[in-house]
Formats: sequence, C-alpha cells, structure tokens
Amino acid sequence: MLNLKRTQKISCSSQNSEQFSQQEYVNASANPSSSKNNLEISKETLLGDHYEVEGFLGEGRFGIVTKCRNTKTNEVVAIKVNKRNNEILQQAKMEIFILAQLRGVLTQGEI
Ligand SMILES: Nc1ncnc2c1ncn2[C@@H]1O[C@H](COP(=O)(O)OP(=O)(O)OP(=O)(O)O)[C@@H](O)[C@H]1O
Repeated sequence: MLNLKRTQKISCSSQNSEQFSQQEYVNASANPSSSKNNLEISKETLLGDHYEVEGFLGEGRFGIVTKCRNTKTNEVVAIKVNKRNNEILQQAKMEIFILAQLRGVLTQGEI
C-alpha cells in the first residue's frame, strides 16, 4: 500500500505538523528496538491509489495520523496509518466498526 519516495529518516514523536512540512521523512515506532513495527511515511508518499501525504497531524499508540490530499477530488482528509501488527490490525478494525456505527447514529439524528 505504501509507496516510499524518500530515504532520510526522522523521529515521529518529536515532530509537529510545521516541522513535518520541513522534513522529508517520518519514522514511527511503538518499540524502537523492533524494526518490523516501524512505519516509514514521507511527504508525497501515496496511500492507497490516490491519497498523497502532505503533512503529519499526530501520533497515537498504534501509528501516526497524516494529512492527505485526494489527488482525484482535491479533498483534504486525515488518514491514520497503523503499524504492521496483527493485534493492532484487530484493534483498528474494531475502531473502524465503532466509528461507522456512531456515524450511522449521528446522521440519523438519534443523538
Ligand atoms: N481527524 C484528525 N484531524 C487532525 N488531527 C488528528 C485527527 N485524528 C487524529 N489526529 C491527531 O493525531 C493524534 C493521534 O490520533 P490517534 O487516533 O492515532 O490516537 P489517539 O486516539 O489520540 O490515541 P490512541 O493511540 O490511544 O488511540 C491525535 O491526538 C490528534 O492530535
């Protein structure tokens, strides 16, 4: 899914979005000693087929949140990129499910 274009790495946890715009690479890791959990996202990285990374919005326990532009519609969105880990994947699926349920409730005006 990730299309990496840069090689210079920086630490994600010490960056804010302004600094990110001046840097070429973000490296996020829950456990710095475990490289298999690392995420390497750079400005201009393509997520999916048409979401281009423009900035860094924040970092959670499971990954990072990037500011992306849909290259087809020009819409700006936040995309959360989780670390590669099965437990994290299951947690993410649960989070997506809950958010989808909440969105359904909210759009029906039930809250
Ligand atoms: N839609 C958004 N727009 C702007 N910034 C966001 C958005 N979603 C998340 N962020 C930023 O990214 C940070 C990390 O978000 P994320 O959802 O990964 O973790 P969290 O919910 O804060 O914590 P946890 O890792 O416990 O789930 C947030 O604290 C926030 O600063």
